[in-house]
Amino acid sequence: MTEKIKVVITGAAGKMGREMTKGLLKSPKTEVVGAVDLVQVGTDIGVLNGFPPVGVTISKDLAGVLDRTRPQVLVDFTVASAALENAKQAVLRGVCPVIGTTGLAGGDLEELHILCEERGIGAVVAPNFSLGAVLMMHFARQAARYFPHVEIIEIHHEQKLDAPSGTALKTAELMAEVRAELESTFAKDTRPDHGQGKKEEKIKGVRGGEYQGFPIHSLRLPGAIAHQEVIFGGQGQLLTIRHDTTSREAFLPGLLLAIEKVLKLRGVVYGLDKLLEL
Ligand SMILES: NC(=O)C1=CN([C@@H]2O[C@H](COP(=O)(O)OP(=O)(O)OC[C@H]3O[C@@H](n4cnc5c(N)ncnc54)[C@H](OP(=O)(O)O)[C@@H]3O)[C@@H](O)[C@H]2O)C=CC1
Ligand SMILES: O=C(O)C1=N[C@H](C(=O)O)C[C@H](O)C1
Repeated sequence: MTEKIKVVITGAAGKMGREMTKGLLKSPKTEVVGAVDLVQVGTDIGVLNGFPPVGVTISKDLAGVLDRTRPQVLVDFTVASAALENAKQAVLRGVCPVIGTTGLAGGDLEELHILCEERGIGAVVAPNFSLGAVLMMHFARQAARYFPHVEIIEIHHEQKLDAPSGTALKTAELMAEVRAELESTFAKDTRPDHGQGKKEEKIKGVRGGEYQGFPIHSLRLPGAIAHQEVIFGGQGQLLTIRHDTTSREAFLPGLLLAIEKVLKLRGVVYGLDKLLEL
């Protein structure tokens, strides 16, 4: 029998941390050896997730937990301001980070990549671990080759701290990859006019924010979990590619895949799409 992969999870008491801990505790492939958060300190992660006690309690001290438990992987679902520092603590100890936290700066990924290469280990940074969302982004990238006019609408629960979502940013980045091709395929006057010329934005921001040339609209509503539409417009037609996360369980298979694959990587891989054969 193959050995279980030893995992420490940061943000273990949060919405994602709890759901993913539950999945990691049940999985035959992983052993949760440590859990870190700023809240629920001292609580057993089994009890926190409706299981009998598992003997792992939440600690505030990531460095101490890493030194004591010597995991192979650090899973991070915290906040953008903490994720890079957490990952650095891991890499310096030869532990591979798998980061689900969104809102990291581009420079953060660069810094982490260099550090990982220096240490000869891998890291995965994935703004969305659900297969459906990865496919939605992949299909949007394909459609962007044919439709120059496109806008992104993302809808999340009202507690989400960052806007736009990491998924929306990644979608825009993927579509921007094919943009160079669009330049030559479509005449300039068929491209969207985001409030230039005679068009006037009567309410500031009403046309959304723009990233890499693509408008993004962020909605935050109770009742939502994570949803995104990528809407393409062409002559006489609209194409909508939509993904709905109805439960955070959707993120577990992708997270497990990243935990397995990260052990064989060198440097940072950004996006679950890079670990799948799409
Ligand atoms: N990649 C993916 O597939 C997904 C990514 N996400 C991302 O995951 C992140 C977390 O989301 P969610 O679970 O909803 O957020 P929550 O606010 O529910 O959970 C985050 C937890 O991390 C804790 N925390 C903050 N700073 C630290 C730190 N330095 N060390 C340890 N714990 C810390 C928070 O404590 P406190 O409340 O005291 O700040 C909180 O308990 C977000 O960036 C979100 O966008 C979410 C879903 C899927
Ligand atoms: O905060 C969330 O909930 C989510 N965050 C990720 C993002 O920012 O894209 C992934 C998913 O959309 C849920």
